[in-house]
Amino acid sequence: MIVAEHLHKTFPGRGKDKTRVVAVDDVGFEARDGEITGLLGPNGAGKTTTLRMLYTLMQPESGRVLVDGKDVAANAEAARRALGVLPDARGVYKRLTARENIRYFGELHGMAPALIAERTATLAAALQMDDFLDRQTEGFSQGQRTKTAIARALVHDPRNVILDEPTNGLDVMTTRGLRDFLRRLRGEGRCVIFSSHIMQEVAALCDRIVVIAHGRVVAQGSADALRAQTGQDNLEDAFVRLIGSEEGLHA
Ligand SMILES: Nc1ncnc2c1ncn2[C@@H]1O[C@H](COP(=O)(O)OP(=O)(O)OP(=O)(O)O)[C@@H](O)[C@H]1O
Repeated sequence: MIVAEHLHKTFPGRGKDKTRVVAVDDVGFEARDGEITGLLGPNGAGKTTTLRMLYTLMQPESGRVLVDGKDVAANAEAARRALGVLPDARGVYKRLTARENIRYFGELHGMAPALIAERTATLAAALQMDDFLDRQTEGFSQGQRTKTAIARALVHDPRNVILDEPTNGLDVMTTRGLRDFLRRLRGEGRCVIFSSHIMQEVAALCDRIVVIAHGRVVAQGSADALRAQTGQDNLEDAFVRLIGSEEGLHA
């Protein structure tokens, strides 16, 4: 389970305008075990910055993050062990095969070779990676790179899974496969959180939706709750109302 409380993060203004950029402004939500939580917002809303604070890459200026009940500021190592992260930059090692990328992360986690091999087989089957598992990743398609990065992130069997725009640039079939995979993680009781700027994506998959615009949470709840809250029958209209624009409606 991941809890974000009152997160706040700014960045220095660059160029002529020295005003600090407020990226995340008092963001709070709960992502529960056995649920998929979606962070939905238009470009620049603060999703990636929020996720980076959840997975300890960035420190909030104020607020805190709890992973499985523990404050990550005081327990960063334990939090990282409990998290599997697909960051916005996938960064797979080009000279290694997909299998070697996964193995390398398993070794960094101190896993025994037999366990790494077993987890690799499980993940490769679930993500349908078998036809490229032993190819060097240089030249991989976006989908192949994303799958490799996801498998690598989950090799240590974390209870909590954070994915930054996991379906970005993927074709329809790969996206469908990935959705099934995320549902499977949910079925295993894991806490799954992912970001997206595509409303349909989040609506199709998420038990709980956290809508972010201009660094703030403008609404959260199930798709039905968001419809009720905005008084709109149609989910698209609900999002337009919440976000204040039509961004996020189209893939
Ligand atoms: N390292 C940084 N330095 C300066 N500004 C930043 C930095 N990182 C993020 N920002 C700014 O913070 C705001 C939120 O950015 P963020 O990347 O979190 O948004 P996002 O919701 O993930 O957007 P997208 O959907 O486009 O990826 C934006 O205005 C962005 O320009």
